[in-house]
Amino acid sequence: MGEIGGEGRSSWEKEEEEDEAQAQIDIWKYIFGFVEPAVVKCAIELGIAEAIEKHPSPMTLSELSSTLACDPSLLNRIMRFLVHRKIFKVTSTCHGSMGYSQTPLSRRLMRNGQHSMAGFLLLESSPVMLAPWHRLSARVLANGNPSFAKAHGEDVWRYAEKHLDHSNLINEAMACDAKLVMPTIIESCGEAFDGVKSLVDVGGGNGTAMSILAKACPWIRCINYDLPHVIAEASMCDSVELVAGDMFQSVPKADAAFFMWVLHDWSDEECIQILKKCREAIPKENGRVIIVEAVIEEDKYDGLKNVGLMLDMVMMAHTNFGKERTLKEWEYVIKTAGFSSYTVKPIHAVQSVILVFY
Ligand SMILES: C[S@@+](CC[C@H](N)C(=O)[O-])C[C@H]1O[C@@H](n2cnc3c(N)ncnc32)[C@H](O)[C@@H]1O
Repeated sequence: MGEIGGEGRSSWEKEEEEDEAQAQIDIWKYIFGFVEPAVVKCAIELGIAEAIEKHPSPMTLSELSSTLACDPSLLNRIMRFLVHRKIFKVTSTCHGSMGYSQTPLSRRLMRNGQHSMAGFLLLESSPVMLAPWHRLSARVLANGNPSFAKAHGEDVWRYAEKHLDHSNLINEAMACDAKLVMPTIIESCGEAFDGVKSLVDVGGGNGTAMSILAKACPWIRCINYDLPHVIAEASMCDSVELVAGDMFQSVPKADAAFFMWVLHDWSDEECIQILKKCREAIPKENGRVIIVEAVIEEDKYDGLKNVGLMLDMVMMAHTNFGKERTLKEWEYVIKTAGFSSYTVKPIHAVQSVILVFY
């Protein structure tokens, strides 16, 4: 029994009361948690951030509603919500009236901005990607009946092969992240590319990561390797070779193999199979594999690391047996695939860089 408080209540009772009061607030976050991404999706589709970016001064409601051809009273409510969430801000215009202006967060909602994450949000909020979430509990109960396949009849990669619009949505989403992460890797983990004359990006999507690397390190021969339907849609870039194939069958030969957001899509056994194919593709002398993935650190879930835990749930919903891994789990797949050693470097991103040596 805790100490009796001033008003005759024990400290334990006070704590209980505070927890109750907090729970009364917190539960609404879960009931209406979907509202934030839904309204942000609406803002992306309307092109609100682009309109405000183009405008020479803070944009009034009437300027914004006439530019977007929107109902001003509905738009006003949308903007009130987004301003309250600090996604846009309200500042005074040169005429003394109030207008909307951009923030670093709203610039991420522009489809083509330097830090755009619009494509990622549009993918995750698409009906195709939302459907498996309704089957998550069934998946956990059935232990292994994948939610995506339950919702769509086949796994996400086979589905993408048959639905090119969805495949492009995936590629554009991944390209958003690649544009942000590649410069960070090149800047803060340059040693990964030391002595590398050729590098193959396995599951490289539309080739965004390799075009950034090729520009920064023109002496590296960059190969973008993915399934045929992805390579057929990949952007042509003189400095990047495009190769179509299946990483479970073979990996093109290069000094280094690069994986970003690929191995987390697969089970340990599948990762080991893929990594063994890589080991056949790289030289014994100085050959390496660069893995750019989240490393789940038990007890450290703040900031960007918290995203790793969310991604682990996303893997459960969207892949067959993919998952985010702890260091111990990474060590298991790396060592079982036959590699001798590895280092892990955290970078300012959700991912860390795991450098694996032959
Ligand atoms: C999550 S995306 C990552 C894309 C890219 N690495 C990035 O980070 O931007 C996974 C990629 O793996 C590719 N993939 C899936 N199965 C594959 C296979 N059997 N062989 C080669 N690539 C595959 C998908 O087409 C997709 O482009």
